[in-house]
Amino acid sequence: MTSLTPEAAVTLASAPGKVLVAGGYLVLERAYSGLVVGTDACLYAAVQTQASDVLGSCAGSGNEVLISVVSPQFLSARWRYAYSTQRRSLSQLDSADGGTNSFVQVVLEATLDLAIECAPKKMHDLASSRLGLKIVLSADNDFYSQRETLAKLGVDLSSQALRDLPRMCHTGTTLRNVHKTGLGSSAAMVSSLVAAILVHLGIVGHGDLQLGQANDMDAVRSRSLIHNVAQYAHCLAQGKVGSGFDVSAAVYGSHVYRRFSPEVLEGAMSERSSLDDIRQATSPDNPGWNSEVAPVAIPPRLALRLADVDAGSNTPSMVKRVLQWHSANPEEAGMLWSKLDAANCRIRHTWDQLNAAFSADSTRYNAAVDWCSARKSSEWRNAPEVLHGPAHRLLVELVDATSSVRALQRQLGESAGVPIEPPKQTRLLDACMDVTGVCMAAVPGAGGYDAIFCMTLGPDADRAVEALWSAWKEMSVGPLLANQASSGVQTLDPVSYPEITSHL
Ligand SMILES: Nc1ncnc2c1ncn2[C@@H]1O[C@H](COP(=O)(O)OP(=O)(O)O)[C@@H](O)[C@H]1O
Ligand SMILES: C[C@@](O)(CCOP(=O)(O)OP(=O)(O)O)CC(=O)O
Repeated sequence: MTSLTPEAAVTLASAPGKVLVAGGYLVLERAYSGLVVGTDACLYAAVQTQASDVLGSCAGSGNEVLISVVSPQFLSARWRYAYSTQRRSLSQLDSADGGTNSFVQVVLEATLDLAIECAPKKMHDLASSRLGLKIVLSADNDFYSQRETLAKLGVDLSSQALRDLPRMCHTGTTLRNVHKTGLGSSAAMVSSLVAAILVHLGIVGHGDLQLGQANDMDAVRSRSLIHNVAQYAHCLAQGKVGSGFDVSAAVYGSHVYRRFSPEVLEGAMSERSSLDDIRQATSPDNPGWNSEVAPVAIPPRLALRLADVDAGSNTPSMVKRVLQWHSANPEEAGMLWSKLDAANCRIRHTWDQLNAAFSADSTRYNAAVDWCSARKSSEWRNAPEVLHGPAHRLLVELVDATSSVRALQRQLGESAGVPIEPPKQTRLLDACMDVTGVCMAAVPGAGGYDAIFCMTLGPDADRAVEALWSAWKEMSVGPLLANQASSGVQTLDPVSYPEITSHL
């Protein structure tokens, strides 16, 4: 047996959460795009090669690779698998609660099938040396509501209280019962796990996922392989091909997303699909992957602020009802889709133009932001003439565009009988827009009672928005700590993450 030192190399990868700022429902169709912002709240996957007898009682036969996965923030979250290098198949050995984790399982199947094709020697060497993989999954606290944790500590929900919590703290519950905040835990988990395994097994170069490698040809190919495998695994675990914007955000970070044609995965997702079908479908050379990722950046001095609302909505059933209404009323829906798309594009173009205005004249840009940040958006039109210029005009335009998107989302909700921006959320969002220095407030993604986002013009506005949320009586509105972040999946130095590696 090959002996391993405790320092045996650890591969750590992270993938961000997402906020679909504009484009909910429309992004399901390739004709329309969605504006998706990645967060600095991430899901992490750490992988280490360990001796099979350390991974569990069953020492593994000479043609099996054992894999033990834990998610230490949850009760009973441990699953063990064996990958047979002979049969090229994965089976679950046991789990802490007798259940399964379909997202983890399909990622292991997809990545190890790829490994046995691309790195057969590595896989056979692991099996014959009785070595396996230990995997730890972990999430930043923002992915899960911390209400109950803070209540148990007798502390009010505030951003300071959230900052005082340990990083990646225990949720005190099971994966099934945890309250999610809507950042897209499964997409980020799947993407970080695909990346960590492919890097660990040498199929993707470690350096390809480090910051600053985005334009290197190998790095582009590696990211596209991770994207394709993650989309495939996520769709298989969900049992459907969705728009894929959440996986795309987890892999590429913030961007304007246009979906892939679902046919690219058809051959790989049927019961009869062979390993070869899956390998071809997920290959970076498969021209069927026609999703588009166009760069977008939140303009300087604008910050995304997120809150989760303790009410909750069932996104899949909302999507189903909206799509039913769409097919029953094609003409009306088509018109509404065009109007919504135009309003969504206005937001994206205003961001682009604000970035350009900053590059062209940062002094005037800063003067406009300074002035607006000290006033409510309803007063921005009355700015003194010296401030008139592109940045000031664009900030006013952003407020108008947001208002148009919201009006159309309400219209869609009323027409389809789905609470996309229900009256309770309208009252909250109107109050947010009435806070000094707030330039956007809306429901992200599919909408409903789950969450809201705001865009603010500085720390005073951040504090004022949070004060509004904590005083809000109609619903419980809790801040999240996440900021916007542009990077997608990346490899990290495990030394900086002892709260993850201590579970290896
Ligand atoms: N930290 C984690 N550890 C292990 N599995 C996770 C983790 N986060 C998400 N998952 C997987 O993703 C599933 C949740 O997916 P889903 O209900 O679609 O939520 P979301 O909308 O956040 O993606 C979990 O049941 C589990 O299989
Ligand atoms: C309706 C949608 O276009 C967007 C839903 O976005 P959310 O961000 O609301 O998604 P969940 O994380 O599943 O709650 C459906 C889709 O594009 O998949």
